[in-house]
Amino acid sequence: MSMKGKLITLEGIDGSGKSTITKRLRSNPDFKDFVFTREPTTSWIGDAVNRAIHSDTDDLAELLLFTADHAEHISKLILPALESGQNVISDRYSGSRYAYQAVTLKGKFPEPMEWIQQIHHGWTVDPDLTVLFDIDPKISVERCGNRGEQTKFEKIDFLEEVRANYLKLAEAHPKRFVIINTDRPVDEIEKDVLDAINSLLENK
Ligand SMILES: Nc1ncnc2c1ncn2[C@@H]1O[C@H](COP(=O)(O)OP(=O)(O)O)[C@@H](O)[C@H]1O
Ligand SMILES: Cc1cn([C@H]2C[C@H](O)[C@@H](COP(=O)(O)OP(=O)(O)O)O2)c(=O)[nH]c1=O
Repeated sequence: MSMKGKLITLEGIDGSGKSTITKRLRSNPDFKDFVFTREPTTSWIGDAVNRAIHSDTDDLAELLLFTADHAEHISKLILPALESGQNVISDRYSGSRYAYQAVTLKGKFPEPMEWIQQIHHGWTVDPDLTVLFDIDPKISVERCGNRGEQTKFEKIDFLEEVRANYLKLAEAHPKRFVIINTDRPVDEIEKDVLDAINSLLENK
C-alpha cells in the first residue's frame, strides 16, 4: 500500500505573486497538514546560493550551487515528507533552474535547458502538479519595484526569456502544468490555485 504524498510546485518569474499566494495557502486550515517549503532553501547551501545571486558569480558555478541546494532539499525534506504521506508545496523548485539558468547559460554550451534537466535526472522528484504563475515581466518588475528588494534577475528582457522557457516547459508537460494568469486580483488567483490543487488531490 502506497501512502506517498503529492508534490506541488509553484513557479513563475520574479514578482509573479508566488509568495503572496503561498502565504494565503499557509493560513488556510485545509492545508494545515501540508509541508510548505521553498528554493533557495534555508540550509547553509541556500545561504551560499543567496551569496551567489547577490554577486557576480560564474553562471555555471551558480547553477551547480542551486542544484546542490536542491539535492540537500530532496534528501532531507522532500523525500522523507512524501514517503511519510505528507503533501508538499514548494515555492520554486527544479523548474526555476530549467527556466532561469537556461537563460544565464545560453551560449556557454549547446542546449543548456536540456543539459540542466539531464543533471537532475535520476535523483530529483518530479512534481505531481506545477502551478505556473504567468505574467508580463513589465508588470511583475514594477510590482517588485514597489516591494523594494532587487535580485540580479529582475530585468524585463531577461525575464521575458525566462517566461518563454516556463511556457515551453508547460507545453512539454501539459498534464502536470497548470498556467495561471497572475495579472489579476489576488482572490481570483487564489481560487484558481485552490481549484488546481483540489483537482490533483481528488484524482488520487
Ligand atoms: N495579484 C496581485 N496584484 C497586485 N499586486 C500583487 C499581486 N500579487 C502580488 N502582488 C505584489 O507584487 C509584489 C510581488 O509579489 P510576490 O508574491 O512577492 O511575488 P513572487 O513571490 O512571485 O516574487 C509584492 O509587492 C506583492 O504584494
Ligand atoms: C530556485 C531558483 C531561483 N532562481 C532565482 C529566482 C529569483 O530571482 C532568485 C531568488 O528566488 P526567490 O527568493 O524565490 O525570489 P522571488 O521571491 O523574487 O521570486 O533566484 C534561479 O535563478 N534558479 C533557481 O533554481
